[in-house]
Amino acid sequence: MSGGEQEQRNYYLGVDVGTGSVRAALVDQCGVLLAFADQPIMKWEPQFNHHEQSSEDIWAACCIVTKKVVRGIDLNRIRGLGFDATCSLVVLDKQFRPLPVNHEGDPHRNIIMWLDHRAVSQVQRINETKHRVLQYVGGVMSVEMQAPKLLWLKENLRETCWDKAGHFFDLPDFLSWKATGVTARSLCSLVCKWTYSAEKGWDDSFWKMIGLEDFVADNYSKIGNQVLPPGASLGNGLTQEAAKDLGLPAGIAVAASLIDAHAGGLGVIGADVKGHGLACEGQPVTSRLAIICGTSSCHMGISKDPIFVPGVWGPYFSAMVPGFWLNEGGQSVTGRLIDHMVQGHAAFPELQAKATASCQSVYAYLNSHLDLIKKAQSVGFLTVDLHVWPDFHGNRSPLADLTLKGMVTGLKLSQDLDDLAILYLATVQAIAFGTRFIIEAMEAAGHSITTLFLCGGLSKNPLFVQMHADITGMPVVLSQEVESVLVGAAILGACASGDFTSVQLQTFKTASPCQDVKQLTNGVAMAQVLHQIDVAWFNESWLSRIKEDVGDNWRIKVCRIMRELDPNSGPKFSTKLSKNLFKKLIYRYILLCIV
Ligand SMILES: Nc1ncnc2c1ncn2[C@@H]1O[C@H](COP(=O)(O)OP(=O)(O)O)[C@@H](O)[C@H]1O
Ligand SMILES: O=C(CO)[C@H](O)[C@H](O)COP(=O)(O)O
Repeated sequence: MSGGEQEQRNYYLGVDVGTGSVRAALVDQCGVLLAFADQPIMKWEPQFNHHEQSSEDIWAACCIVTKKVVRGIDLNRIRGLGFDATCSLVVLDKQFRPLPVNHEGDPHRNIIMWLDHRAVSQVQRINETKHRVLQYVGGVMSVEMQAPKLLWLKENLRETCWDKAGHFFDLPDFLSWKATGVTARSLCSLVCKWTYSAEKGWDDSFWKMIGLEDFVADNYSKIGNQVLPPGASLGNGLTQEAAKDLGLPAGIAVAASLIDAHAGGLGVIGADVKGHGLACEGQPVTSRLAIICGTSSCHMGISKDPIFVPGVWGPYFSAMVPGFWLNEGGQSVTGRLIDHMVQGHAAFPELQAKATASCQSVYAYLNSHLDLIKKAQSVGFLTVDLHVWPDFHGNRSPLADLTLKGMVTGLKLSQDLDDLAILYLATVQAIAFGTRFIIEAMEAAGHSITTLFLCGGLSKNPLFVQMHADITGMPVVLSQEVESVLVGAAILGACASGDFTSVQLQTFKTASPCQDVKQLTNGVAMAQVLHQIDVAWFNESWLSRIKEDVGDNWRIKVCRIMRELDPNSGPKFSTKLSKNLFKKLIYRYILLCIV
């Protein structure tokens, strides 16, 4: 493109605050990403299940990446700025200064992160109320939402934090306030994490019932009494002070923000799939499921009418795509779990050395190592004797049980690189089975999903993507623009600028052409078998179906599984867990028998 043509371009900025880093992108009016930068952010884990961050550190990182992506361009052509972030809780005092959320009194650490599980007793009491707002979070409130964390602060840090607090923000709202000085909250954050209803507003009786009547008394001024749809323009745009911090001209339009998963959903769910022969091409957008997979995975499905899915968050009205209800399934640790399993293995130093020597990431190295050891087999079958249950940080969906833990069965004494590679594969498969489990719950409640759209850091891992296609039996679409979460954030800025009338899917007409579709490989056989077993399971005649499918050996195989799960000879499992692990193990053994 010539310099002259470039002058005509309008630019939009997207800033995405993930769990581990802040990213920024400069995007043009066609949704093409022109520049990208990222910057790690600090995290503290002062005790088990307490996870904290610093809003000042995060803002500083936002400034670094924004300055980088606008380097060398005509700043006057930047029309709008949008933020998305994790749904962490930011606490500020009445003068907007950071307040400590920890016993140490360190005010620098003023964010309780989304994955923090300190408020277990508080969330149990909230769930015991069976208040009507709980219907809109899948029937059970998650410890990762804001109400239990607020109650924890009141009960544990009354003098040092609660009494001094002037403002509690969801992180995406903190960022838009920091940029504009406007304390209005995004409908997305309040509906999804704070029990606000798009139709009815706050429910006073809920806050009174859980012991946080303070918010009602001051008309919700500390948690938000002005609510705007994502993409709405805030105040007079970027303030002088924020403009100086970010290296931008003052007055640029700034949008009401989105939670990161929702920005990713907006970035991919409308992808143009023409020419790939996908069923969803001729189907409504409600047949698509966006999965945003980074530290965690979030499964975003939309519908015209509200659908209540037990254990799956929502239904939330207009929280992602205006006019549609959203259900959000999730797995609290996915990327983090894979990193944990790989980095904690005895062969990790060897892996690192070999990956470095071959100029590859550890994951690229592991993927090619699996290709080597699988020989003529399909890679999926390397794990017939090794199984991972992935709920190392509880189960977000669809069991909605924070007490669940992870486990591995089938370990041997050897700990070489092959073992590490197979453990890594079993972990990826376990996560994909978790996705399948969530899709089953959504479909049982009324969703009709045919195609998956993946984005986030894990979507850059071909094995992760392929296992999702194989295990769910659905094609997986990857957008041409891999940084789809940032495209979603930039869509917000484009909407706030007034250049586009809404954040509806057509905002950037060419924003997300489909780049690649992972169809099933040998997983066709696998998926079909799994489907049969599933049908059998839900018909409660699973044993006879297994017998039919597997033939004479079925009793030996099933007995082997039963022995593994015998509560007298192994660890004790909760009923739910053993049922699901059992089902999963049966899948694997049946596969072994049939193939
Ligand atoms: N190219 C890649 N191959 C495999 N895994 C990747 C790749 N890039 C990122 N990841 C994984 O994705 C996760 C981080 O995803 P990201 O979207 O950056 O997370 P977050 O938004 O939570 O900060 C990490 O677990 C990381 O190991
Ligand atoms: O709860 C969520 C969205 O509703 C996300 O899991 C949370 O915000 C963390 O996201 P990420 O894994 O991308 O860092």
